Formats: sequence, structure tokens, C-alpha cells
Amino acid sequence: MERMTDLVVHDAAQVVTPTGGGDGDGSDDELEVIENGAVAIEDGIVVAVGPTTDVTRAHPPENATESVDATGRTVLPGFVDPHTHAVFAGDRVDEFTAKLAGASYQDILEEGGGILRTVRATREAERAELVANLLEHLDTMLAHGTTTVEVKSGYGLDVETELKLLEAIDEAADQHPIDVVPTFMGAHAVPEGADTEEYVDRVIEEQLPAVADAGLAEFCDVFCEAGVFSVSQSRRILEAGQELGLTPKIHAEEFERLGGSQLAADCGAASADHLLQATDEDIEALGEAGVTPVLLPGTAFSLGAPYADAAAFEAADVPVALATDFNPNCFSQSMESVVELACNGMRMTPAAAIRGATSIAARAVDRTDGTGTIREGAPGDLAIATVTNYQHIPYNFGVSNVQTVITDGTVVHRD
Ligand SMILES: N=CN[C@@H](CCC(=O)O)C(=O)O
Ligand SMILES: [Zn+2]
Repeated sequence: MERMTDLVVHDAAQVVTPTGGGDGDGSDDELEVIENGAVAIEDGIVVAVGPTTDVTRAHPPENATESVDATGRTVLPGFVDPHTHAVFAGDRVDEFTAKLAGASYQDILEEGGGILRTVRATREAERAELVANLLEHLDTMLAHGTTTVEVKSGYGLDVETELKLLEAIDEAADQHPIDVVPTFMGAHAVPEGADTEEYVDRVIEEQLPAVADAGLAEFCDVFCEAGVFSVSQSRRILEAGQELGLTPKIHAEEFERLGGSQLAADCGAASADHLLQATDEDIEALGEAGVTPVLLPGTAFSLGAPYADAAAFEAADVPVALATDFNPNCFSQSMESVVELACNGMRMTPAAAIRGATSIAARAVDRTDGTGTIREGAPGDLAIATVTNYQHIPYNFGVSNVQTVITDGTVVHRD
């Protein structure tokens, strides 16, 4: 029977989708490829996906409000970027040059640069400037196929500025088609001149209650790292956040192996991120506890550090999510680039990288509604690339392959 459809994408060389979608641990998911495929969307939700002949019989493009002829192109779920620090003022391009000349990330931070420098610039910025900056970055993300993004606060380190950042995230989210997931990260660094224990008390007693009261965050994240927050300090913060309804996330085993993975497993975190130094034991603990590991190849690339051991996760049957970690130290908003680095740098297969950037990434932000897949009932979020086969995305690196982006069944970007 013919029906009126909001959007039909048809005649795609490939429609590509992970078979899972947020439920289960993702280890049995596969990447399904439908040759000459089509997708129909109604009321923002996918209502049909399959061969073009089947989908267009029930949903003729000529009867749809909008149709996209995807001949010669590949349709993917919109990318999910589950780890960014995208709201801040200024940049640190001079530190980029200093790092190339040999300065380390931690030397820069210990001298009051790095995160602390962005904190100074962000405290001085008006909320409107932060909103405008974030909207610009969201536009760039969208143009590269991202339709869901997590954004952390963490360049305030005091109640007032942390709230200003979360309000800026909320305001930008209201104005932009990307689905924005807000995370509170008051424990991103120890502010200049502060004692770490006293600052942990302030995060727990002042910042967390104010954030929970304002209802502006879904997750609470901590930088669990030597010289920043210890495992026990991180545990106190994450448990306090959990009591206020914020799901834990953690920056773990980035520069040193401290035990953040085990903590993530103990407190049922949604994700443990970075994991450059994670051991087989850590990987097993994350897998058993259902914590999604998030690997950030752009960060290793920017730091000139060895990549996380993606093969060890694969061997343990623990699927990994991928994210940009977009921040002033790792300045890329592009999930296309992350997929390229995952393959060319971490030697992941294109199929594993696409799953990591879509359905597995959705697990890292607790999106269990089919986000990151193209299946009936999932949100109508699609990225259409100018390639005839999804493997060409990492193969043809360094260029923008995404051409058209759809959120909730509406075309929101076209190159
Ligand atoms: N490692 C801690 N936080 C960020 C970097 C933030 C910054 O350098 O401004 C990260 O995840 O890479
Ligand atoms: Zn981070």
C-alpha cells in the first residue's frame, strides 16, 4: 500500500548499518551492507530500509515530501561522537608548535598552560561567545557526518563557569540539528593554586549539586591521571555524581596506568576513554562490566604518542567506540578523520571503525533507541558519502567524503 513519506533516500550504491543498536554488548553485531539500497523516514524515524525496489514500492519517492537520489553513493548512520570538549574560548596553536619542538603535554600543563590556559580564556568569555564558538564547531562536525555528539564542560573549574559552560551547551543544542549530549566535567584539572583534596570537596559539595539542580548534564566525567585526580578522588566524585543522577564516565589510563578502568567497572560507568596504557586485565574488566571503551586516535596522533592497542580489544571480543576528543589540544571535529586514523593508525578494519563511530559510540552515551544504526524505529539520522563502498571512506583519507547529512528525517547539510 502506498503511503505518504517524509523522506526517501533511494538507489544508494550501499546502505550500511550495524545490525545491533545499543542493546547487548555489541560483540555480536555485524556491519550489514545492502546493495542498491533505500531508506524511508516518517516523523523523524526510520520506517523502512532495504533494497530500493522493496522500499520504494511501499514508499514511492515521488509521493514523499523530499527524496534524495543516492546513485553512486553510500548511506551510513550519522556518526556518533561520544567524547568532545567542544565548548571553550581561544585556541592553543602556539602549544601545538611547542609540542612539535619537543614539549610534552604534561610539562605544558604543569607550567600553567594546556587546560589551565583554556580555563583562563573561558572564564573571561561571555556565554554568547561560547555559544557562537560551539555552534561553529557543531557546523563543522555536521558537515563531516556527525549527528550525535557528547560535549563536556570542564574549562571553568568553578561553579559559576561550569554552569556557564553547561548553559552554553544547552543553548547551542537548542539551535542546532545535532543531538547534543551534555557532560559535567568539573574534575578536568586542578585549578591554579588549589589543593587537590580541597578542590575535590568543592566539586562534590558545590559544583555537582548546582549542576544536578540545574538539570544540565546527563553524565559526570573525571580526568583520572597521575598528577591530576587519583583513583580514590575520582571514585568520590563519580559516586557523588551518581547519587545525583549523573552517569559516570572516566578519562582512564591515558599517560599512566592508574586503575581508572577498574574503577569504571566497579561503578558501572557508561564508558572509559583514552586507554592508551590499558592492560589485558583492564580490557577484561571493562568487557565484563559492560563499560564501553572509547578510543581516541586523534589524541594519540596529536600528541605523537603510540595509539591505543585496538587489536587487544578485538582479541578480547570487547568492541570499541571511537571519538574525536575535539579540544584545543586535539583540534579536529571530524569523525571521518577518526575513522581514517582508526584504520590507518590503529589497524582496525573499516567495518569495525564504522561500528565504533556509530552503534558502539551510541552505547558510550547510553543512547539505546537505535541511534547509530539504520533500522526500523531508529532515529532518521543519516550521512551520505560520495563513495560507492563504505571502505573507501578510510581508504580515501584526508578528504571530506560526506556530502549530505540528514537528522530526524530532514536534510540539514548538503555540500
Ligand atoms: N586529557 C584530558 N582532557 C582532554 C584534553 C583537554 C585539553 O588539553 O584541553 C583530553 O581528553 O584529551
Ligand atoms: Zn577528554
